[in-house]
Amino acid sequence: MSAPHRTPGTLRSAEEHLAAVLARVTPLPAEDVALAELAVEPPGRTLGAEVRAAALVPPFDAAAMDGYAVRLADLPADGSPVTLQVVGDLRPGDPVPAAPEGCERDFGDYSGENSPRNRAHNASPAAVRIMTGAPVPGWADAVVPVERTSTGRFVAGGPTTEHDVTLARQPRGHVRRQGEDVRPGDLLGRTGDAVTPALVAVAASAGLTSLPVRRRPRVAVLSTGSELVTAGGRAEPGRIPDSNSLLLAALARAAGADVVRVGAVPDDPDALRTALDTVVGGVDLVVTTGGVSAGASDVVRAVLDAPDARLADVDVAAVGLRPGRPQALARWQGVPWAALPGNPVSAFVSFALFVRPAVGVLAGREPVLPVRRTVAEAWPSPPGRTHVVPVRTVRPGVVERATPPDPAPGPGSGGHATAALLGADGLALVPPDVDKVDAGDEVDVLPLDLPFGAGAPGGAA
Ligand SMILES: Nc1nc2c(c(=O)[nH]1)N[C@H]1C(S)=C(S)[C@@H](COP(=O)(O)OP(=O)(O)OC[C@H]3O[C@@H](n4cnc5c(N)ncnc54)[C@H](O)[C@@H]3O)O[C@H]1N2
Ligand code: MOO
Repeated sequence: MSAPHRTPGTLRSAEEHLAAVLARVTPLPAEDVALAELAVEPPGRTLGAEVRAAALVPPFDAAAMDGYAVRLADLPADGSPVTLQVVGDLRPGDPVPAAPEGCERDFGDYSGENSPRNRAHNASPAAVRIMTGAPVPGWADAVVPVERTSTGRFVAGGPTTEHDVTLARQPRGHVRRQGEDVRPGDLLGRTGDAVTPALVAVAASAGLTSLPVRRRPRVAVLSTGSELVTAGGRAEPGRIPDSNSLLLAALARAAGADVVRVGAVPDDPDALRTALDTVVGGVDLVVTTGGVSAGASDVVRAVLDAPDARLADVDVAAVGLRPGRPQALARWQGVPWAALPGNPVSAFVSFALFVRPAVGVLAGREPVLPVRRTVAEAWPSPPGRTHVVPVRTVRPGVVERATPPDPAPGPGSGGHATAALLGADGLALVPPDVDKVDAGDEVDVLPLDLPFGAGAPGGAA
């Protein structure tokens, strides 16, 4: 990388602006949500409190193999075969066999000619057919897999024909012991941990019906600009489809938020104020695009610059980013408001760098951190601001500048050139003092394909 030693002027660094954004948000409170609901809702929740098991897993001693439950004392220690009478049949879902009264060997509680109750008293060696997951009777201490016995195999759905079985002692007992996996009070998750499919399932096994999870962040997305028409609507000459509100809504959704998309508000300060009044009631964060730079019709600036009792904590910044320089922060009726630039790539970059982490804080998650990647082919980098370059992975650990699926007719690099985003899986962050990135250089890349960072073990409370 070559560095021309230029000073970036009075621009705020991206790190400082991120800190300013994050200073405005705190993790949302926890709520109890049913496991069945968590299993089918979009990912991204974190625990708002620690979670401990309520029950034993497995809840009872269970067969780990289809075979015969036996008492080891009945099998010769030298491994020679023995023939046992088959006195019962246990399937998954059968009740745990109760110990018959006055009998120290519990053969289970089933009926029939060879009822174990009847056989219990003559104490002759016996075996019970048992299927994987069925409760092991208290008298038995091992399961011999069917393929290691004279039976060879069971016929699914077939009758229980065998009256006796010849088998020998095996090196493993094939019994899943009650509580060997999880015991009541065992820690399953800490505050801040991600709600994963495994956590939902283990919690269910361990007797829980819900988890204390942080509320999903609710994000309102508004675009501004009198040139905008609803996507798919008729675009008169000079007007363009509102793509940013779709972009930001989809990005917020992918970041784990519930989204209220307002679409385009014209360049009229009162219309913007009214739109803000309408959305702030039910949301944790407002994100707008456009109207934040220095133009005569820049409506966000007009609203931010005028005194208003609903407005607080206004922070207008020129950030040392290309694209993504004009940014503003405020509160509208107390709700944090991130005002992003209108150029579509600028909006995309601003979301990835500033809004996604804010959604993460609201949700109680750790941020997605940049990773070091090697550059496959050189690209020029205008110095002075951190150059944010859409890149794609060409092989593990190596990236190249993302290009549109069809070759771009123009230079295609500014905040307005969106097609290169189509193939990007990361944003390279090239420092402001670099004017050329060479093949083999290492750059920081913010991953886009991970929608959010994992919950931190023991993370944000
Ligand atoms: N004199 C200056 N002019 C500009 C500056 C500056 O510092 N001084 N900054 C430039 C930079 S950098 C950017 S980025 C843009 C951002 O300006 P705004 O946030 O005010 O954005 P707009 O002017 O409203 O729009 C910019 C561009 O993006 C298109 N756009 C806007 N919203 C949407 C949307 N929802 N969907 C699709 N496209 C959208 C809009 O039509 C414009 O072409 O300002 C530079 N100017
Ligand atoms: O900062 Mo603008 O975001 O260069 O495109």
